Amino acid sequence: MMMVCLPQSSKRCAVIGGSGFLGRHLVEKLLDRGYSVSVFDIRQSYELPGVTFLQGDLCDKQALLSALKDISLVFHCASPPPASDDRLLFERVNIQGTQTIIQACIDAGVQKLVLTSSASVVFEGTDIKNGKEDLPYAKKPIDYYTQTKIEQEKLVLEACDKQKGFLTVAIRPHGIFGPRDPQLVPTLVDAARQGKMKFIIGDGTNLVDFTYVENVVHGHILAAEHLRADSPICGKPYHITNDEPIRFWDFMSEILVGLGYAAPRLHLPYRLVYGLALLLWLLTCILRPFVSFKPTFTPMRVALAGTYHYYSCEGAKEHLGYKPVVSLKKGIERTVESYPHLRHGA
Ligand SMILES: NC(=O)c1ccc[n+]([C@@H]2O[C@H](COP(=O)([O-])OP(=O)(O)OC[C@H]3O[C@@H](n4cnc5c(N)ncnc54)[C@H](O)[C@@H]3O)[C@@H](O)[C@H]2O)c1
Ligand SMILES: CC(C)=CCC[C@@H](C)[C@H]1CC[C@H]2C3=C(CC[C@]12C)[C@@]1(C)CC[C@H](O)[C@@H](C(=O)O)[C@@H]1CC3
Repeated sequence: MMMVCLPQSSKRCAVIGGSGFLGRHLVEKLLDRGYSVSVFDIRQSYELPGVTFLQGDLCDKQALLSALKDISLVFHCASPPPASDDRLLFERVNIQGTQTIIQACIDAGVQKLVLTSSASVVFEGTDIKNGKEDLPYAKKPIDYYTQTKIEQEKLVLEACDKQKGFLTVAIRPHGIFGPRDPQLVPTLVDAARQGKMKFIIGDGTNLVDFTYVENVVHGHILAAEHLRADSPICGKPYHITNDEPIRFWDFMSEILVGLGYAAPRLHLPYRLVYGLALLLWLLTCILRPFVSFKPTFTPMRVALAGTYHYYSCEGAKEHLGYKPVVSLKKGIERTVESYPHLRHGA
């Protein structure tokens, strides 16, 4: 894989959200590539030689300032989980927290900030085929998570200032999967165990992107290493995908069958399921003060399961020299092998 060589001083970096799924894979690869890494996260989920952990809330500027001392490069991949559906939490962490990170980076003399955004910032629940980065932000974002990811990306890209020597770029991954993912495979298996994965929503031909975590990490590191004042990537977003769109339901079936569960077979009309999911979501909002109930089929999940949403990564190929390093087939194999505890009957 082609990477740019950097002087040792620029190899000190911080990963905000480094205890999470993507963050930890990023930390491991950065160590392999000779970076010295500090993790700033609200929790510490592992220990690794060569990594300094600082536990704190990214909304706390003083805590951030201590973590960013002598750091030239920051990766920001922290977010509350999309399933939390908590508007105030998303606003506090993704919007106000990101403003705090930008300010702390500038005050601490950080030179580069790489944000993990999401391709969903342009998704409104209708088909996107080979979407490029020039698609407009969703006018009606499908949930609070997406709404705040849009604001977060705008803040980071607008903060790019070549004169001040503070450079920013955003990576927009889509459907990250791989070992230790707490979201996609566990939710899928949970639904299968409850007998909820018998149905295909829609006709099942919709193509989508699922991106193996190591490819997402590769895109982040390339972005960091190409981020210079004379580079066209300053202040820009880039899609990072596996470049192999797959039918949503084929991907789900491969994971399910790989783990010993039956693949979904029966078809349900998309509009019917979306309407039911919307109704259920409204009900949970109304009943929230009395009962806490988390439906498996949220409007966002149903929209993702029943529409096309795949993106072009030509921009990343041209400006970052990006090319996926792990194929979809290999990524699925590695993912299935990594979840022995979620196998049918385990
Ligand atoms: N998983 C996906 O499919 C996917 C796709 C596109 C974009 N993303 C983005 O990638 C990033 C990483 O996602 P992930 O799947 O690794 O999630 P994750 O939940 O595994 O990791 C997020 C990390 O952020 C930390 N965090 C949350 N609130 C914090 C706070 N207030 N202060 C400090 N740390 C805090 C969490 O403790 C966690 O370790 C997120 O920005 C997410 O929006 C994820
Ligand atoms: C239909 C159903 C309940 C399937 C189970 C799997 C889903 C839990 C899973 C399928 C697509 C996933 C996905 C995300 C979360 C988990 C899924 C809905 C994201 C919404 C997570 C946040 C990211 O920013 C989104 C992105 O743009 O990449 C993800 C899109 C895919």
